[in-house]
Amino acid sequence: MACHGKKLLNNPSDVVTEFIEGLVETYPALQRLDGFPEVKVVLRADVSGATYDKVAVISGGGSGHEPAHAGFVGEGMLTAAICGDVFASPQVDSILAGIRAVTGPMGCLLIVKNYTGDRLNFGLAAEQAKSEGYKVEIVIVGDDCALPPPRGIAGRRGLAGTILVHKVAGAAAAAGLSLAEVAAEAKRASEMVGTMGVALSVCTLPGQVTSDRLGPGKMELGLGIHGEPGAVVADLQPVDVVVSLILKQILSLETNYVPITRGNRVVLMVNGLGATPLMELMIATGNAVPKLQLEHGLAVDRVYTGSFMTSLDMAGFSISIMKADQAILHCLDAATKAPHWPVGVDGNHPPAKIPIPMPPSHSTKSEELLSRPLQLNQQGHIMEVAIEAAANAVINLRDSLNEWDSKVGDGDCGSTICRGAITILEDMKKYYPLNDAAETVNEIGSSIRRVMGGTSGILYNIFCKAAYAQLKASTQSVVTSKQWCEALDAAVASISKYGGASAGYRTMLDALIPASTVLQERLNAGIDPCTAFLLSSEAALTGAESTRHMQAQAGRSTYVSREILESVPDPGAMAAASWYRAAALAVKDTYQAS
Ligand SMILES: Nc1ncnc2c1ncn2[C@@H]1O[C@H](COP(=O)(O)OP(=O)(O)O)[C@@H](O)[C@H]1O
Ligand SMILES: O=C(CO)COP(=O)(O)O
Ligand SMILES: [Mg+2]
Ligand SMILES: [Mn+2]
Repeated sequence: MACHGKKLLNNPSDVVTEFIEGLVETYPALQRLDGFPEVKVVLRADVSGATYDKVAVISGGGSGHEPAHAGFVGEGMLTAAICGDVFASPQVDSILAGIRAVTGPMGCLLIVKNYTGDRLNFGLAAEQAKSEGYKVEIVIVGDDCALPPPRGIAGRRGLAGTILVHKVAGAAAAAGLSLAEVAAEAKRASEMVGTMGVALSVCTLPGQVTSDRLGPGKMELGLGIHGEPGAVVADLQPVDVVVSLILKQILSLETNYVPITRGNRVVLMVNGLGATPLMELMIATGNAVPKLQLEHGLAVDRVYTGSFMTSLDMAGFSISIMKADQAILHCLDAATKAPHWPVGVDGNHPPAKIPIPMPPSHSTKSEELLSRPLQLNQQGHIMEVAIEAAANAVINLRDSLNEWDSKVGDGDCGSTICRGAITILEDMKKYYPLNDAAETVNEIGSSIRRVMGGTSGILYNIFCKAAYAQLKASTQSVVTSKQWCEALDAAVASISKYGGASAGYRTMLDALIPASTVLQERLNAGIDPCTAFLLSSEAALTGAESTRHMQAQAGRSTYVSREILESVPDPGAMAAASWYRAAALAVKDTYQAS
């Protein structure tokens, strides 16, 4: 029977902010970036972008993997870490704030774990930063060795090996190398490391129920760091056997994930996932080193044992093996003040305030647009009821979305989308120019961009911006149903363009593409807009339900077995169908009432 996980925290939605408060109290050399509450960036207190004379090394991603990544901020390692919500990549504005805060003329390197949300959010932030004149390079880390080369576009997951890449990049930057050289060192390191884990329990997200997916006496090999299912569930074995299985998989010549062969020199990292005693980690290490030497014929030059990249309170560990050469060892041995790197910790610089000008939380509108209460015309009223219905639909669906996402993803889809919906309702009352449909859609995108991380956040941000660009092209003040249809079509196309998925990939597109297609067909057939909207929402629901029978080719679900996928629909598709359907019903009711 699943029950709420006991956690020592206040409000689950404040865990990241409060974690950072504790971290910067503990390590005065770290500082939280000033800015809006939604910006959760930890940076070196002694660095200010304008004058920083080295390459800034920035990483980040979803929280819940502490000490990664903020615990690795310090001279000789990361310059800043961008913290998303738990298991949700940070949104573009947070990443941009971090880049602006620490990047000087030498530029910055973004080290990104290979997750769709991280790739897209950091990717878009990098493009924006470049447009502002910053030199930016990105290195994506996908060191997972547990799964066969994945289907579709998601690629191998980024796991604890990322920490070793941080250290190599940080040392290269501290040595004064150029951005191109630091990026090359980091990329080379990322291609030389492989990781695989074993779990005895599934992590519990703050405020959520504890999953009982892994029964007593069971272990899961090849898990991810977001509680998503791994490669195989088996009876628990002695750690000696488990370590042999993991080393064999990482060093497999079939998958050939890491260029390591007998006679090579390697570095070993045994990484606790959050709830495994140090004693058990050391036992795993004590088993791994002789196996690497005697069974695999490798020289083990460095060993790091501890909890570096966790998955909240997951019991288990991951093993990372990195091929070592003199350059790699020199970087790993280089001094650092990053508090959670396992050797040479120091750092008591007096904190220096770094006030960073934050972008306004919403585009500064002229007074009349913000004057409240707004006198709504018919279009404004329709916008208001449609947005309200859509937002409340996904808020009410939050727990189901999280439950579905906990089976096929990382359990946060509902929380991520709900966070956006609540913000949209609040912002709408404060300043949405509802009589101007195009600008309202743009403001919805800005609300999402400000508070929603993860894959959903970035994709809905892109969705709104594409719809806005389409709507803004028209000069009429009242948007016609044909223009709405064209805007939806453009928005759907933008998700496909940036996210790389298409129909049948088991994503939100499997709700939105049918909706867009049917809306266009029905309008072209001369059916009235309300009925066309309703019929297209039925197509969205059907499309979302049909995702149960699809093989995932994008996002986290590509790592999950077919039988698990068939047990639930795609959460993103269900969320899209839900808000779309609610909006269609609200518009119909409003027209009927008028
Ligand atoms: N490449 C993609 N294109 C479109 N939608 C995607 C893509 N990858 C994932 N998704 C959608 O995102 C949903 C998961 O959202 P979210 O939980 O925010 O992602 P994550 O936790 O992986 O960042 C999936 O159910 C799917 O509908
Ligand atoms: O925890 C995460 C990896 O940093 C979050 O990644 P997603 O936003 O893609 O779920
Ligand atoms: Mg997530
Ligand atoms: Mn998720």
